Amino acid sequence: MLPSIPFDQTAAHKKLKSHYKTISKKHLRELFAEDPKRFNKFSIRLGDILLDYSKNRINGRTRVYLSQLAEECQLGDAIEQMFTGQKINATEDRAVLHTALRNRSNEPVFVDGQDVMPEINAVLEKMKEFSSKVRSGEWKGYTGKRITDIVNIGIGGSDLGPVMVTEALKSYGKKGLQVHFVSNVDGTHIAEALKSLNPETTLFMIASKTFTTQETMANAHTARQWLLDSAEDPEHIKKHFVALSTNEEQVKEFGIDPVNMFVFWDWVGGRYSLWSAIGLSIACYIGFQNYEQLLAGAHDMDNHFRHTKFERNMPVMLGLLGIWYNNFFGASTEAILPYDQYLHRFAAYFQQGDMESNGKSTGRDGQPVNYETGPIIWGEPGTNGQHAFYQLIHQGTKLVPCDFIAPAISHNPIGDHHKMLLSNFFAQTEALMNGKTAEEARSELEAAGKSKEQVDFLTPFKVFEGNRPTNSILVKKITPRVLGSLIAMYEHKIFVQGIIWNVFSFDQWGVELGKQLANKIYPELQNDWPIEGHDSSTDALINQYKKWR
Ligand SMILES: O=P(O)(O)OC[C@H]1O[C@@H](O)[C@@H](O)[C@@H](O)[C@@H]1O
Repeated sequence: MLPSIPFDQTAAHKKLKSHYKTISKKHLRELFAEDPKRFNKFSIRLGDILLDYSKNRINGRTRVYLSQLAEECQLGDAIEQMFTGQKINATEDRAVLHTALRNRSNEPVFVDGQDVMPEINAVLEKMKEFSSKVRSGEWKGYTGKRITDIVNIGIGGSDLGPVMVTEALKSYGKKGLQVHFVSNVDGTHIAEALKSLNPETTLFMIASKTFTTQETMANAHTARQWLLDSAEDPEHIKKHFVALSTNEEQVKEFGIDPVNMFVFWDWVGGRYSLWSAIGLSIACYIGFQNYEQLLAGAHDMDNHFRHTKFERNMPVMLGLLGIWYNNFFGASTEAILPYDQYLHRFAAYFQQGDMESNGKSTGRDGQPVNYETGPIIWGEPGTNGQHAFYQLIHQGTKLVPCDFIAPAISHNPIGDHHKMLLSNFFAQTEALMNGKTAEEARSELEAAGKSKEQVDFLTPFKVFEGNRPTNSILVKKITPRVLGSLIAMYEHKIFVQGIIWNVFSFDQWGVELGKQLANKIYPELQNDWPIEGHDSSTDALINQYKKWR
């Protein structure tokens, strides 16, 4: 059981609060001028990943207090509890073991006295065999043709991970094999996906931990009907449907042969499940060896997280910096800005990862927390974001701490594109830090030949305060291994913050309410009679819908 320590009552919190008064008056320019070794002090290298967090509004003392905060909140013990299979997801009475799924050391990990590694390895073996059959063409559709298209049907954690990773690793994708993702219950999603597909060569992966999620089941039934419209004989379903789930009973009931079921376990959280059977579409698309590299990269980060002291620990430092801005500077959002088009779903992925994990307001003691918890996560790839929302980051009234991510080597080295991309990556964090003073703005305008009146008028608009904090995450190349490490780094950052904010990061009760309410209204939409009984707004909206449809 995790301890419950209200973070705002710790001694470190008190120290940080008064330390904030000094630091918040300092400009990053001053901090850099004061300490020429700043980069060395505030950067961490792990294999092909370099985290530079020197452009943050901190000094050595800040880091000491932040580390004390982590100590006081017993982060070290909590990390051990997670890795060793304790039931830290207390509200669901479950262990949290996505780390075991990628435990390449194969050392035993026990849940309720039983080592989970043999069953993890058995499923991985099954995924290896299956993915190689699909990729080689040995797995055939009902007319004897090889599979050309995989459609993963799932939502939330059973969708976002595979989408993000297959996009991120597109250059490793197999030619002649496409992956598609259908998540929304909006019929448009599946209709558009099926438009270009041939039932003879399409394989559906029904990805659902519970196998009861309304959206996924609706899409799965539509897909089954679509197949049967051509294949006719339900016997053919087994060549075109596999299930990725924890719920064998429901899988059978749907009509999928248990032989075609890839299992996982209740100790795998939905948003942490791409390392489990939910990753089957990834394994088929990039090949099992590359999928194993993804797991290995995550395992590298797991080891780093578990065994490195806080001040040299990437996820710990990222988590603590997030807390510094969230709880002391009052920043309510964080942007993730990858300078890599392949990572275009990375921020969306961690929107779920972070917000579903730490978007909580009840402490682990059951009491409401009286401080801010999880931030709003958002972001888009650079340089596109620069021409969209960076204006606010540079000159708006809100503080938006940003993570900039970029690879040194591009998978598509065309002309000078990558140098241009990276010059933007470097320039942005520099500009956000330094800003532009009124004097600098004035002399620029004068140099451009503006009149004195124009210079006086324009100068205030051309001033950038700077002092905007950023992390730079420079990696050698986005390989499966590096990507695995990056994902695990953010997962653990979320863990660190959840521990310190004293919330349970691995349940998601907030998602349940919407499901319950939709299930109540759904039967009311089955006829054209006007309804009453909700509030006047909901009644009127439903009745207008019934008139128009
Ligand atoms: O994988 P299944 O069970 O279909 O759940 C899919 C998703 O459902 C949502 O309500 C959330 O709780 C997510 O965490 C989860 O990933």
